[in-house]
Amino acid sequence: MAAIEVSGLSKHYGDVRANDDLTFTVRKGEIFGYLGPNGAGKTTTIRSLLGFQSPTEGTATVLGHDVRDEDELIEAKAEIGYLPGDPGLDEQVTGREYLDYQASLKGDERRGELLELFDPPLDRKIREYSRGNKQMVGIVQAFMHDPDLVIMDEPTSGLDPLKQEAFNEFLRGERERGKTVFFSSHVLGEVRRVCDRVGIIREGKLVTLEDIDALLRRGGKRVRVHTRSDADLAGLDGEGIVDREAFDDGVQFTFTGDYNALVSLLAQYDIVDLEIEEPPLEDVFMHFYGAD
Ligand SMILES: Nc1ncnc2c1ncn2[C@@H]1O[C@H](COP(=O)(O)OP(=O)(O)OP(=O)(O)O)[C@@H](O)[C@H]1O
Repeated sequence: MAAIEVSGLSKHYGDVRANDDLTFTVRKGEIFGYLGPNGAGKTTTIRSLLGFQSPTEGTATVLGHDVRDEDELIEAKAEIGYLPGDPGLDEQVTGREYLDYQASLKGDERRGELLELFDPPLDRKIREYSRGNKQMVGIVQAFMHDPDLVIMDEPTSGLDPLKQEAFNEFLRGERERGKTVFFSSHVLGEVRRVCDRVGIIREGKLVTLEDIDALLRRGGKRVRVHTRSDADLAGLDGEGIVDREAFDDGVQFTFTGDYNALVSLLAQYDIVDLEIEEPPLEDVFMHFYGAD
């Protein structure tokens, strides 16, 4: 059984097709990144998965339970953690009071362990919290009952880079423990560091769904060639070379072709330095989102 099974899921708000015939599966034990720019429809999918709204068409199951069936979903929720995009916490209570309340609803066997990693000032009122502190309380409540599946809407927003890395490390540990994580993001660098697979959504439709490695492979390599400054670089072009840009002592391009051909081509030049690296995921993303 898949952790999440989305079949033909659509959600329309009047003329806006926020989700349009989405079909995909999230496997048990994987970290799945749900990527898209602002307004692509990520939150809409997440709200449907949690049963906060009914799909216009199609459906989804979470841990085998149909999201359209309220009773089934209540049962499933004991095994699901959820972090909304806007944690919407009660501002009048302290962080500790909030977590105590959440614990009374669903348990908190991992609270202590989580608070060692994510450490908001528990005895202060939530209204005094920074965005990052609110996010940390949200993360603690999402995981503290040790659910099998955690669904999160832009979980790292507001976290500083050190906390983001701690969060990534924590997610990798959860995967080791066999847990499933589904989270949305528009920060491509972060899904690359932690996700097994990624689905890209644009204007309500799924543009692609693949292993993060395959996505990066398809995105090619970024090549930067430095030559003697008097070299004529006009011939340094050919099949598989895209986004070519010349600079003072060389040229930079994305290469998606055959590496033997690239080596033969480069061998014709007097090269003083050569850099070949993974392209930023943002560039890969542009291949899907670029000129339309
Ligand atoms: N309750 C609503 N009523 C009308 N339109 C809505 C409603 N909720 C979302 N939309 C519209 O649906 C589309 C998808 O919105 P959604 O919030 O799902 O995007 P998102 O990918 O989560 O964006 P972001 O990254 O900005 O949070 C947008 O055009 C949005 O304006």
